[in-house]
Amino acid sequence: MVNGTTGEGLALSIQERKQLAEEWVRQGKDKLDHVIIHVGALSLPGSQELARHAAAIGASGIAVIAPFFFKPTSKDELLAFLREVASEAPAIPFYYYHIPPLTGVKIRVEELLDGIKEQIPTFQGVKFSDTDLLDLAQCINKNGREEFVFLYGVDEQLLSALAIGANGAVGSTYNYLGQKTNMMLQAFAQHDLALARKYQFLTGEFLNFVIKLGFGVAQTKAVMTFVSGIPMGPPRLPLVKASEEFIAKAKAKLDSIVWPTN
Ligand SMILES: CC(=O)N[C@@H]([C@@H](O)[C@H](O)[C@H](O)CO)[C@@H](O)CC(=O)C(=O)O
Repeated sequence: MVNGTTGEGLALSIQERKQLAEEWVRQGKDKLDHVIIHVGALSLPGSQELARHAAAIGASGIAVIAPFFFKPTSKDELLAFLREVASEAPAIPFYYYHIPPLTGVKIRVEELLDGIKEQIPTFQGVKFSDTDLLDLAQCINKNGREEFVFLYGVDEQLLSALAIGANGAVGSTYNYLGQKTNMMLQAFAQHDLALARKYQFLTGEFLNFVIKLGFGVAQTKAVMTFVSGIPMGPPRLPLVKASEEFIAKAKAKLDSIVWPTN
């Protein structure tokens, strides 16, 4: 998922977003199963332009957040916006990116799903970045024929979402705890709930620690940098880069975690 929250998509110019999308599609060829481009923007024409571009460069799907300055106030208003974006990329799957902590748009997804396929024939699922597991459960319950996928985005609660029936995950910590999360997914698939919980609790322990220090996209980038060795660069204003103190404490905490050996 390119140009989402961790990638600071909303802080980039349209041209920068296009450049990044092109590069990911190029680099991901024959390596990645999916390259989904987030094309949400505050203006409908901006979002439509990015949707057309994503389709033209061969992205495997597009995702869109709710616009968050002039906000939709009802399911119908939100759906109308999403429909106008999706129709610009009619041959590739469309995902709604639900992230109310950042957009402030709290329209429940289970409501949005009613009749969505008629309005957006390419609708494929939801990237669900909210802690409201009742809403997620209702979505999954409604999706009896398993037409749609629900990709969960609150990493510290992924195991709970899996238990409810989420199909996968998109989140920031997978950039540096991806292997550990895969171990959790494997344990869950093998019905080893005790082991799956251990992984979830340890991810939670790290996040609980850094959240108390102040944790957002800037800090995520700093963690990604010290774990991978790949310099992620500073965030763009108004975000400011993580302090050296944060980096030292986060690194010490991550290094201190003893992961299960199975
Ligand atoms: C609000 C926020 O940033 N949420 C993150 C989570 O991965 C979050 O960082 C994590 O659960 C820690 O709270 C993701 O949902 C964002 C994400 O997947 C993205 O980069 O698009």
